Amino acid sequence: MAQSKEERILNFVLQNAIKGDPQSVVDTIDKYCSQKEWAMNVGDEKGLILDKILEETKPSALLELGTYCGYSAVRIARLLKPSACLLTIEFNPDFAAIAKQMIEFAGVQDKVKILEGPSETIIPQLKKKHEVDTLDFVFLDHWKDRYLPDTILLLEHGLLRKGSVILADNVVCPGAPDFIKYIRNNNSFECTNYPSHVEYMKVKDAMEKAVFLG
Ligand SMILES: O=C(NCCCCCn1ccnc1)c1cc(-c2ccc(F)cc2)cc(O)c1O
Ligand SMILES: [Mg+2]
Repeated sequence: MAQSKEERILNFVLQNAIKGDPQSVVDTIDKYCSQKEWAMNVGDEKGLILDKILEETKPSALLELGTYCGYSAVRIARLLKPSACLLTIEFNPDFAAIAKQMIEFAGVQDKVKILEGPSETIIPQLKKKHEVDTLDFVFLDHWKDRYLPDTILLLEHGLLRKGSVILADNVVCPGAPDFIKYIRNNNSFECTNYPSHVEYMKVKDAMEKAVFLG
């Protein structure tokens, strides 16, 4: 069978990054995807915005929607305290298998748990099945038309608390207009926009931070 792009990215990391060094895994994926094959990782430019918001928030309980190859899971986990835990939801089983290997190679598997399946099924299970109380940080990076319904699901299931941070990738390109309209008009959220570019491109993009006020 011909290799997928995601398998080529993983193999490039396995052959060129340093095992157990998450920064080298992040840098190696960025090198491959900027020089050889574009891929939808959050990337180095938006990644620095993500890093800064994580360092300000210091979260212990995190949720990511959209694992893909595990780039942002490794990027996030490399900054977490030892007791912190990132749950990351991936719909595509092939991507989930790649991400599992990427996360293990980076050595952050003790802080990351991949949950395979549709977010609308998994989010309602987080409290009872995955022992979540409330989430300190949520990274939205999955289907852009799921940002709004899944944010509403998080609220409905009592998964957000005063100060919970939601960070959404791609609010300009591909865009998440219904999410942006909702979150900026909801007085229970304090929103901040972070202009940037699509990963590895000159095309304009942005991230949106929404802090839940309770
Ligand atoms: O579609 C994206 N992500 C979702 C992938 C599927 C998620 C599956 N899933 C996981 C859990 N539940 C569902 C995405 C796209 C682009 C992009 C930008 C420009 C362009 F010309 C083409 C594409 C850039 C990103 O940064 C992205 O994140
Ligand atoms: Mg994205």
